[in-house]
Amino acid sequence: MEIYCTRPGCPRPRNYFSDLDDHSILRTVQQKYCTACGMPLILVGRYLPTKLLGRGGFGAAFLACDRYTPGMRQCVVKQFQPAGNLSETQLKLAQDLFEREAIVLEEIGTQHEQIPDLFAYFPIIVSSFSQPGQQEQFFYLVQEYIDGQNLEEELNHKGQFSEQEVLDMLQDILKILQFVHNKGIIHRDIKPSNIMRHRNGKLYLLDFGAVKQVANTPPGGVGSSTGIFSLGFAPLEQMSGGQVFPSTDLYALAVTAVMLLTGEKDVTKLLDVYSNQWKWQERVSVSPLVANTLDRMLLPAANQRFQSAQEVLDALNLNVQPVIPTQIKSQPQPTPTQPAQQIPLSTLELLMGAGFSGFEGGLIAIALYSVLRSPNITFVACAVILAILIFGQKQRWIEKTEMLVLAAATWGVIFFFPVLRAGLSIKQVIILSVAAGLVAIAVTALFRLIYKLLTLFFSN
Ligand SMILES: Nc1ncnc2c1ncn2[C@@H]1O[C@H](COP(=O)(O)OP(=O)(O)OP(=O)(O)O)[C@@H](O)[C@H]1O
Repeated sequence: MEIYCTRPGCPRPRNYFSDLDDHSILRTVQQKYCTACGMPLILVGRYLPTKLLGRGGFGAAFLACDRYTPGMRQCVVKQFQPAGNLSETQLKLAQDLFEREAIVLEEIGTQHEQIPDLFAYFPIIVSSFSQPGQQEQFFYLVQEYIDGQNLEEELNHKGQFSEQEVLDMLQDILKILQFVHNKGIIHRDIKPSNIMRHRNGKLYLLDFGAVKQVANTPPGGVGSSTGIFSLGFAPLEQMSGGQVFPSTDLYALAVTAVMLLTGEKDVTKLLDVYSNQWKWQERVSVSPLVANTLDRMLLPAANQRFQSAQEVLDALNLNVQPVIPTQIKSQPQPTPTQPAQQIPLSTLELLMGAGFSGFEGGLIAIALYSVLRSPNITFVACAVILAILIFGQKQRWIEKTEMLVLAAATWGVIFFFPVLRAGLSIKQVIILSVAAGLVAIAVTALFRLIYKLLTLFFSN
């Protein structure tokens, strides 16, 4: 098993321990230490980081497993890693914001099923690597892992979203915001990379590290900005360090929507700084209702925008039952009224799938022909099996591991039963099946290219 060292600047963070592949040892081992820097790897004796997910504003996020759960539950371990050049005050503010994410997730994560749960928040003190004899303190936050793709990644993979896809996204996120704002919390960092689509299709709102909790104020109250924002997504009142409102989040959500609709990765290009007006409608055309609603969410003056998420839902006719704040979180499941949206296959996954289907199809065709001896029946049977395999890939029932297992199993059967080789030698079977795989890759690549060119042509 590979464990990732969380010490910032560790020269060799990837550690491999073959004994930990055995789950009984994994559950009972006392501790493991990084072979390069001596950092304890099993955090508070429980969480084992396995992979670096990314580095954000204040730290790094790791995929980890919790060895004290029966199924070794996956979770996300975030470590506070402020930049080295911060002043005392800035460092204190950064640490407060990191802690705030833990406080907010503890408060609302269990109450809303589209906000990750907080599992743990703890500091650890270890010997310093760079200054022998000294000690260092690190802060960690462990939260629910949302297995999927964020909307920025999805945009990169599949290109711009349709109007209906954006409306579905708005309906989900507005409902979450309505709940969050009713708790007196302003998220302040709504953007595509902070909205995650679980593999089951459900959207989650992430990264509550920049939230402003408005203590002792009524729902929909205001808070002051602390200068944490993402350029392009933050309205004027937030950038100037003034008060933030629910409509501050609605502005950022509208920028998110126009980014997805237009496919423009740098949203600042859609804002005409001279007139302070968004020019997104020159890039894409949508229904007047959606266009007018987004434009009102994007108004520069906070008091001219919609004042609550519910107002936007009403304007878009996306009326929903009010969210019951004490709603107990259930396991993520697709809602019955709204079919789960699968994460589309990336080009690489598509080509890999095509290679597998071609290779597997070649082997199956040879085996079936050996038994059926009829080209027509073989063709039909092979087409049915291939259709099932392709459907399985589209549904993500068949992924990398399943492809390898299936291909190896089919190959094994043909290898051990010469009667299934239709009189061909092993070498000929290999050449034919690999050739079928390559042809499938080439044809798929060609169609993908034509599809991309057509989408580009019609979107302009
Ligand atoms: N609960 C989660 N489940 C799955 N992936 C997550 C989760 N939280 C964060 N990530 C992923 O981990 C990576 C780093 O996240 P992090 O919140 O630390 O920074 P960021 O959102 O990329 O940047 P910033 O803090 O500047 O907005 C991102 O790719 C994010 O999508």
